[in-house]
Amino acid sequence: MKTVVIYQSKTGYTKKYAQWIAEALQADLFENTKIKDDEIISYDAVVYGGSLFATGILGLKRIKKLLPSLAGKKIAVFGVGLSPVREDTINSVKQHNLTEEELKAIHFYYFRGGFNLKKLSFIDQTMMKMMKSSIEKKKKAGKLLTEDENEMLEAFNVISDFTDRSAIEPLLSFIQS
Ligand SMILES: Cc1cc2nc3c(=O)[nH]c(=O)nc-3n(C[C@H](O)[C@H](O)[C@H](O)COP(=O)(O)O)c2cc1C
Repeated sequence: MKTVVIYQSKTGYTKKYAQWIAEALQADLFENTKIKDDEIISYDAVVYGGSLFATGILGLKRIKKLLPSLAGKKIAVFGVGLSPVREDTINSVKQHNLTEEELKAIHFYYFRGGFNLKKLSFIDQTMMKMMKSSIEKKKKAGKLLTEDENEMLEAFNVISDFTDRSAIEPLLSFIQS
């Protein structure tokens, strides 16, 4: 089966998963901007991976637009975020990014990436710093922080890497089935 793996990544975590998947499936690998729509449509199976920014999966819109042209093909989408792998996290990412109708055509997976502030663009670094200071203000005001807010404060100054090659197995099984 002719398979393509396409990814969009800001700091390398999603790229790493995409490389592992492409290697395991002996698939072609492209960064999202480096492949044209008609090339994508020519494959039998399409795997798309994008990192999570404010719960949205980077670049996913493009694959969603191509769904009518990909009818009948195997399509897997994976999102990569800093949040730990938990059923409620996966469900909320899924619901935020894909409709029930789209989920009939797309198999969705979530993999844990990591965080590296220094590798982010200036704009993203600024956004993160603003988010951090607003959480700190809330903390100083004596308000209770959510689990996500506490995790964010802890993650901020540390380069973390939770990537796990074994996490891709269910996606591989789906494409190979
Ligand atoms: C501005 C910003 C927003 C983010 N939003 C989320 C999010 O909503 N959920 C999540 O799990 N991770 C979030 N993250 C963390 C990234 O998804 C995580 O660092 C991911 O591993 C990046 O992958 P990449 O290197 O492939 O871009 C966010 C990071 C930044 C900088």
